Amino acid sequence: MAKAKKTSKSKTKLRFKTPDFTLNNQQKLVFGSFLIILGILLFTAFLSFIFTGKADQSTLTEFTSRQVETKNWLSKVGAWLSDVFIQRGFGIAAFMFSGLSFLSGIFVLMDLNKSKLRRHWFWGTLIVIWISIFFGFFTSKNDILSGTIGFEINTFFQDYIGKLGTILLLIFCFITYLAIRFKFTPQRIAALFNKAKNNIKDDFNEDFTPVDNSHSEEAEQIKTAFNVNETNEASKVEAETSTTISTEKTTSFEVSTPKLEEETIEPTLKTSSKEDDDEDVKIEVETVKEEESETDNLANKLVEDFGQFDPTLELGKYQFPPLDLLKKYDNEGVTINQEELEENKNRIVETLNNYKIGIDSIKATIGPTVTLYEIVPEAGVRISKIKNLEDDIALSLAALGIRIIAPIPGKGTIGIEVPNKNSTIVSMRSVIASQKFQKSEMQLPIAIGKTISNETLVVDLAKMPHLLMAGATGQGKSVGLNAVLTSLLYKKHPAEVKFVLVDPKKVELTLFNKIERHYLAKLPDSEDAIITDNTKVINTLNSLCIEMDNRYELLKNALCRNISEYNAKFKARKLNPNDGHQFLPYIVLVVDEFADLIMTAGKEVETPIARLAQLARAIGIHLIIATQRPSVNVITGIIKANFPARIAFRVTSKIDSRTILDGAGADQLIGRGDMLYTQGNDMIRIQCAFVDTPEVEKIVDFIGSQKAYPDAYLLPEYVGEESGTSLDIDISDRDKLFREAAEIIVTAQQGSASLLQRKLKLGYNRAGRIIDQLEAAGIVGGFEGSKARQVLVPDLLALEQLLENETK
Ligand SMILES: Nc1ncnc2c1ncn2[C@@H]1O[C@H](COP(=O)(O)OP(=O)(O)OP(=O)(O)O)[C@@H](O)[C@H]1O
Repeated sequence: MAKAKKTSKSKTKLRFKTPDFTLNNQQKLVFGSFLIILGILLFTAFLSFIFTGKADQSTLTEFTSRQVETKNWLSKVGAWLSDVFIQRGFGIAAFMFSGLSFLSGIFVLMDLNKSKLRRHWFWGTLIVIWISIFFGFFTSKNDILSGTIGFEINTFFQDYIGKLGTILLLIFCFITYLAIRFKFTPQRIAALFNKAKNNIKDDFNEDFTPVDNSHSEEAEQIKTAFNVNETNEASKVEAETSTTISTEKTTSFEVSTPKLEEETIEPTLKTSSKEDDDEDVKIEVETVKEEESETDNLANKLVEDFGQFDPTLELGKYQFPPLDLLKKYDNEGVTINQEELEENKNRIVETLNNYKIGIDSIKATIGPTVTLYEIVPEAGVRISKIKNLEDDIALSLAALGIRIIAPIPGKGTIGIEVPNKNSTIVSMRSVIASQKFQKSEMQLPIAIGKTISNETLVVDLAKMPHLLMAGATGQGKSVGLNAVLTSLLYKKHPAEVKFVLVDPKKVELTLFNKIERHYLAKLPDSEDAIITDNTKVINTLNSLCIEMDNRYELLKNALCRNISEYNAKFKARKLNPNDGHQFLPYIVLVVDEFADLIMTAGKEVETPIARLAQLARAIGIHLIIATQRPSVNVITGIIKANFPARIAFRVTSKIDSRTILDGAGADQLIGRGDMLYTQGNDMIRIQCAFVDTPEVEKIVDFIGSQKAYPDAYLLPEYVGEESGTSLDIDISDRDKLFREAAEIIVTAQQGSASLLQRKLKLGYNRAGRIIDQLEAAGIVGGFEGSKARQVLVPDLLALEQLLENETK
């Protein structure tokens, strides 16, 4: 597996690197002129070899010695190169390499189309081989015409297919070359032949014979008709062949085909001259391609001059928290208790035997909190029978939290998970220090804990794309949330990720206040970044929805499908910040006690959450929702459908387990961070990494003490319905009870809608409307979240005056 992964990785690297091989202008000048000079040197050496090769032959064995004299115009190196390329290589055809090197230099210098250069090299090399074999055919010994390679290949062919076979093979190769390279077809050859014939005929007629016009016209007509048919067919056949040759050819051919067909009405001569134009059309197409890449070139130039855009530059000296801030525990690491293992094994075998279930083999895997006993039952034993014995096995092992997995997916065995008598702690330090986490190239890596086989599980929040956490109180939810946040703090720069933290309990996430200006996002007008007030949550969620819509607009304009594509493009300076483009950090919304939120705000919270859950994955907003009560009215269908990744800590009932995981199991966990994790299909039992409050405090202190951004990341402003200042409300449009309501409010000096509801026996909507009108009239102040509005008029007298002034 690991191997396979490695190779695929290296493959992608290779594929990734090729297009990235861009030279800056200085490098182009150096490399291009090097190739040109190399071409000239090779040509000189080869040319000289023709005259001096024989004389230098004897010196080649000792040419490294300085005293030896060589006749080659480029001295020893020239003699040696020529010997390698011509004598021992491809013979006279090796001249082609000097030409190719020269041509490559020109291509690099002039920044011409690379694919065209590749084509030249491909065909050039084939021609070199063909020529050397061709000359090899006519020489009886290894000489400079064919070189060793040509001579040897030729002898090889002649040994197997004889002289005739070899020459026929060479002719066949030549025809294939013409057909592929120059799109030769029998029809085209015939057309060319006809053209040549006509030319000769015309010349002859002009020079020697007085022409009978009627005859020649007739002949011309017949010829035209004949050739029209021919060209018609020719173009069709050509179209067919070229599609099977290569895609590049097809593109260029597709452009030229309709022209050929249009021109078929013209006589042959014109048609064939059009065919010659065919090459021009091809060149035009490629020029267009180069023009397309102009924008890329512009971006490349920017990258050359300024380097890739670095979002972390503003906090360039930011240091990630060191590992030492995390605590080391004494009881870390798995200890094997042989006695306990033996005991449990015997009890399992015994219990199963009591129910007449035979066992073939049993294997134990020791995890941090539970040990998995994998059983292979004897043939013919029903799986359901073992599954039904869950309680009996638990009883005989005198242990809580036994979970039976029958069968273990992908293995032909049945698993019985038995909690260890002495569980070990999985420290945050051990998972953060793990190679898996340190080397992970995920977008939002989370080291959540260790599996039953003691492997660190690192998951990508960006792939999940949202996470639902549930579990009864005191089972490790808050620790789990802290583990998630800590993982991200250890791996992501403040420029790359922002958190929106909702904490109705007010105590769990307050610590993170210290990193507000590094990592947190908030509404522009709010003081605290961590949201503890349920009414403010509604505004934040709606603001996130606006942020989502804005980001989608940016992605649409940038022609990107997701945030990573967008950010990559932005880093490569292909997006202009003047058009509103900017580097987009991931936003992780963490909501603790989601049930409480739903209870107090209901639909108003559920709707934006559902929208975000459905749409926000592509633009980098990810939700983590934690709840104590996983009942169906909290985790509704729509939320469940959009949260395929779920973590279940211990819950109290099977029903709760079903609500979270769509299956039993969470009720059989042992608590203290023991959890089940699913990302859609398999369920994995994991011991959550433990991070204590003092550790989190040290981390946030470390980060908080560093240079920060001037402010938290500001989310777009959201003007809620309630806070909508409808200051332009017309006096005549006021509610009939407006005056009465104003008096009540001023008397009570409390600007709340519920007061009006009670006193005037109004519905909420009408009371809310009146409050808006009172605000517009300047009697009460603006919306202040959960607090009542400020009353701006001190007493009834002042109110009287104010209303009178209005009507004047
Ligand atoms: N991964 C863990 N490893 C070891 N002990 C843990 C782990 N997670 C939680 N615990 C223990 O369980 C206690 C309660 O955990 P935590 O505060 O996270 O529970 P909770 O589910 O958030 O409870 P509540 O919903 O009431 O806030 C912790 O103080 C700790 O002692």
